[in-house]
Amino acid sequence: MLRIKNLSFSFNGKSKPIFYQLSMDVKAGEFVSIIGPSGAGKSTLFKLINGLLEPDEGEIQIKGNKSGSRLGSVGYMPQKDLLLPWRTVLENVILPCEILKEDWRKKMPVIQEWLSRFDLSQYENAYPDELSGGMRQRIAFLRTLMTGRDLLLLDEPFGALDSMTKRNMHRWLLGLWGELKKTVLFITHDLEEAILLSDRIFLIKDGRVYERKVHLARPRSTEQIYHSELIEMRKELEKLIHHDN
Ligand SMILES: Nc1ncnc2c1ncn2[C@@H]1O[C@H](COP(=O)(O)OP(=O)(O)OP(=O)(O)O)[C@@H](O)[C@H]1O
Repeated sequence: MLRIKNLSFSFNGKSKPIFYQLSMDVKAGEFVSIIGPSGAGKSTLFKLINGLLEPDEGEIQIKGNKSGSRLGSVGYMPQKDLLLPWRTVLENVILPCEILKEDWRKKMPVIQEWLSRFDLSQYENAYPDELSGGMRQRIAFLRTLMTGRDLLLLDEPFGALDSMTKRNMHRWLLGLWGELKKTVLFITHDLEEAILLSDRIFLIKDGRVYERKVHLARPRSTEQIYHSELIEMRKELEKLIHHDN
């Protein structure tokens, strides 16, 4: 789904490189979390993948496509939900269809079904300001899904939520994950969340990438946060992040 080969990038092409010859592969259907210290370059990596930034050197391929613009080829959910406050929930959700000039009315049965799976049916005509943080994140996520793209880049989607709402979102996302059949790259600072949701974890630190596979069984449940494998892995990742390697 995604291949990054020898990627080098610095802002303005002259400051200290954020990435130097970084390589990574993501398979179709994988859930991969990106972790790392603040300022390590996680959001910058997303902007390189989605085509908002271009690498100084190296290659980024989405579905084997080496050439041409990557803009619009992935579903991107930035750190802030960026819902349009003057549009209702439904009007926000159909925004990608409008941009892609698709007839969203024809898709309405599918959209209704997704609204229901995202527990948003009752709020179709509400405005974002009337909703809770968890609901707003689900709308932003559904809007990203409505792009119809196979690769979704989610930049800290649950970062601003309190721990209880976050746990509910994990439960909901784990339940939905089997049906989505999408490839997800997920930035987070929460190591427990990264391990619970992911197949693999990439730690970005000092321009390098360290990869760890998560061996928790699927389907997953939020109860697995108490499993010894998760606790051990969390300790290992904490060491990797905080100590010189
Ligand atoms: N537009 C820009 N121009 C110059 N430098 C930038 C720009 N955007 C980000 N940076 C710098 O690039 C580095 C990486 O930033 P980035 O936002 O990718 O980090 P991050 O790992 O996502 O951080 P956080 O976890 O705090 O969100 C930082 O040092 C940041 O100051």
